[in-house]
Amino acid sequence: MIAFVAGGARSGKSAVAEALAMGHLAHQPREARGALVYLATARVGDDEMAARVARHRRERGEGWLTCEAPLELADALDGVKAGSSVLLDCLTLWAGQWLFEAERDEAAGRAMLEWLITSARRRDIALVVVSNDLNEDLPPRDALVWRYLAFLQRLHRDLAEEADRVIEVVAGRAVYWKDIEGKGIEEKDIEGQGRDVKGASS
Ligand SMILES: Nc1nc2c(ncn2[C@@H]2O[C@H](COP(=O)(O)OP(=O)(O)OP(=O)(O)O)[C@@H](O)[C@H]2O)c(=O)[nH]1
Repeated sequence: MIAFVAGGARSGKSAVAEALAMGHLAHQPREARGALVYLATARVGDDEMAARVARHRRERGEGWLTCEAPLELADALDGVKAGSSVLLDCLTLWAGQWLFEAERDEAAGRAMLEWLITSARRRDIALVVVSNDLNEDLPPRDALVWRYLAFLQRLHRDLAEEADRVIEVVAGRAVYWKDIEGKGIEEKDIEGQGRDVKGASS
């Protein structure tokens, strides 16, 4: 299962994505069940970010393996057991790091995403990808910002095309734009986690 979860900052998209990843794993037969993996792309650069990361770790709770991969997502996925559920959070940061820190190009970035999806499907890994929708009405004047936004939107479209589920989180509500299996988020999957998530089909 490949899912794309988009939404604005603090929209609640992490909680929705966590519920999806956990729910998927819980429904796998015990003998085929891998690990629950949080693949973080953020670099912890300052105290504010460190505090946010600590809060996220607390809220995720036990049961998650955390893997930090600011650039090399393919290598990180290679290290994950077949049958796992992987939450990649988030594509937004990764895209910027890929273009401006690693100085790699758009084609290689799209190839990396395609490889992730193919590899996840081949190894029965559920991949839930989180991203911020940073779209603007008009192209920005700054050429670098424009290059970044165009790349991110291209990745979003590639991902949406391939994904089984495309979800937009608005004010903590999950709105489905695509749901091939027609399952939605099962409320029982998120019970007891203290996170406020409502799944709604559009
Ligand atoms: N390096 C690292 N980053 C983490 C970890 N846990 C979470 N993050 C990062 O935290 C970021 C998400 O946190 P926020 O920025 O607070 O979330 P948000 O997207 O604004 O808000 P929501 O919509 O509520 O998820 C993602 O970029 C993650 O990569 C971790 O354990 N290690």
